[in-house]
Amino acid sequence: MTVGASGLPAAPAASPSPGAWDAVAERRKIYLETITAEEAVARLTAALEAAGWGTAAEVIPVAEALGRVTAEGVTARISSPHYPAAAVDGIAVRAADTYGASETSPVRLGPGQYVWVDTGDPLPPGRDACIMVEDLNRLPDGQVEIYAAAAPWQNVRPIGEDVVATELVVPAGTVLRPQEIGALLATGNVAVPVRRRPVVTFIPTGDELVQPRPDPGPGEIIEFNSRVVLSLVQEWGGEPRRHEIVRDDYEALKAAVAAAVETSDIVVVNAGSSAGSQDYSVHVLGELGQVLVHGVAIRPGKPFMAAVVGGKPVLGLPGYPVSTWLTADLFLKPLVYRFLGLPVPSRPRLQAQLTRRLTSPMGVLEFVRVKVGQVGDRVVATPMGRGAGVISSLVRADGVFFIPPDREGLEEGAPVEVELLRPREEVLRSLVAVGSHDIILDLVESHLRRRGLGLSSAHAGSLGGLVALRRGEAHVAGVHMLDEASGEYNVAYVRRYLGRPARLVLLGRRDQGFMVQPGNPKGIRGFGDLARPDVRFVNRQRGAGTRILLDYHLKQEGVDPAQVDGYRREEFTHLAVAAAVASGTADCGLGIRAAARALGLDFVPVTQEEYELCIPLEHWDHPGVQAIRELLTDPAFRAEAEALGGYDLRDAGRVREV
Ligand SMILES: Nc1nc2c(c(=O)[nH]1)N[C@H]1C(S)=C(S)[C@@H](COP(=O)(O)OP(=O)(O)OC[C@H]3O[C@@H](n4cnc5c(N)ncnc54)[C@H](O)[C@@H]3O)O[C@H]1N2
Ligand code: MOO
Repeated sequence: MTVGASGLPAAPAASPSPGAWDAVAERRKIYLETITAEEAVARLTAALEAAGWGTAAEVIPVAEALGRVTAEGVTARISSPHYPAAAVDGIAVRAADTYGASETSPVRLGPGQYVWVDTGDPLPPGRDACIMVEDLNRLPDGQVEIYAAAAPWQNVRPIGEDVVATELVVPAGTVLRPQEIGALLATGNVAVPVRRRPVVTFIPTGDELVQPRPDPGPGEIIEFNSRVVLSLVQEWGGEPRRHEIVRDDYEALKAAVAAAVETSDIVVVNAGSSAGSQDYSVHVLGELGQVLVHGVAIRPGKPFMAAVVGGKPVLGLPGYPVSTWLTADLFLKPLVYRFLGLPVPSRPRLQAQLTRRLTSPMGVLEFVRVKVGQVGDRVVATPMGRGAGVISSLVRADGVFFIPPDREGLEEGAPVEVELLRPREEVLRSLVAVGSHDIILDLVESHLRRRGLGLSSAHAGSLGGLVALRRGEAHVAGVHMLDEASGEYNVAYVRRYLGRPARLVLLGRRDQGFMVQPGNPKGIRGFGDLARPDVRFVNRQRGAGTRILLDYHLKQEGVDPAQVDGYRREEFTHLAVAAAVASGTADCGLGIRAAARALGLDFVPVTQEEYELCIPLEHWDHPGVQAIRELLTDPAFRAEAEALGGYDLRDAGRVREV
């Protein structure tokens, strides 16, 4: 074992010797003490308070101050207006000269008695009222005739009508909006003291990371966490800076952190936080400063760390993208707001009922992403997958909530308070679709969005969709289930599983078949081929229409599912099956032509099936349902859908009563 400059064991090379792994194990002892999230924030806050961190101010032009936070109360330097001003276009007069004027006995004023004024002009000396031009009659001899007496100070803006000099215009700690900018400028303030924006430097680390590009090679990971976190920093009001990618090298990371601390108020190191042989972050932070937190009882995000280096906070965010996003939200956001002297704003919330039971380990704050929608008079939250690597889950989620550490999970139907990631109105208005996945539904979603309507869709297979409808958890379900007895699609299943009147709207007919590698190297022609020992299959989940189709044909051809290698490997969407074949981990899967085409696979057609939306009658009038029906008869939409490949929309929009 060599000893590095730091006095710590030198970092092991890419393939560490057993001795080097011992060193890793030794160093890992300080890893993951797992305190609560609150305790982590409290430790950091206390240390930063002791270090006198934060509260810096600067003076900037008011014209550039939108969104900034006042560091002090700002008073009026001058009154607004700062002279008595005409409030109208017309004439300025002495009110006393107009007394007695009426419709029946107008008063005439000579040129010496009145002065023409425009709105905003100073009130001429000796005058105390203004009369609007449309309320007087100009006579050819230069006199004016008026029909109503003017009250003193009528149509005059007195000094300080708006603000009097020395009055408070904007209190300290105010986020400057357009109206505050106006009030500051109106009262003679051209510059304003504001809280300095905290400079947040993000350091991405990892040998596998590459700059964003469309064609990363195997083993190359596109570096995007920096852009996620720095965009958040910008939204919160901080000043984002991105450090270039730092390789997995102890000294390089140490130099990067040391330099960033000099020029920043907050430093974020990303990845390298857990127990891998190249995870140096904690040792670097320990050498440069004091590590306060390494390990928090949250999921995901457990390896979070926090340190104080040179009196400044340095956070280590775990590398998986959802962990990065979550730990930034939980721990970086409060720091940015604290620096700005503002409370952390809370997200809009919505009470909802959980549609599924969730388990969670005791003692851990568990982060759950959900789809939310209003079905009838119930607001329902359907949990999504909990993977830490899937940034797209945060794109699709409508909201999030936490399972508290003292709960081992939540029962189906439990009330949860969802923090929304989209506007509440949008969430409540959207059409909730649960069921079989089809690429046309993705197309429908884009079109609905352009019309200001949302589609919240979860993939649960055709049967899952009908069950969700029955339980009042969705408005519509995409279904394509072949009834063995009648040879007809969907009707028998809807009757059997829904148990109430509904309509079936045809989205389209689509080709189902085998998705195979280009050139069909395994020569797959029929269901019998799936039983061959050299063919690796990838299946759909139970309840999926495609799975029903497979089982139907296997039975017809007398193939035992146990003979099919990969029968138990389940994916949830056509595209996921196609991706498995495209990546070479399977030779073949059953699915729609459009998915094969999307990933450049060959396709062996098996059948054409009817993909329909099942809509219980009580949801028929939902604006989303009506918008979809219109879309389906729109020739432009039909053409767009057919261009996906394998779709026939001739009868799209057909309605069947069930
Ligand atoms: N033996 C153990 N292994 C792991 C544990 C553990 O407790 N014991 N914890 C797991 C958990 S939980 C997490 S979270 C991760 C955290 O790991 P690191 O913070 O060390 O991050 P990496 O392993 O370097 O990266 C994880 C993943 O994220 C990708 N990544 C990293 N940086 C970026 C970036 N800037 N942009 C996009 N993607 C990024 C990286 O390539 C990896 O795929 O450790 C588990 N392992
Ligand atoms: O804790 Mo890790 O952050 O689950 O993915």
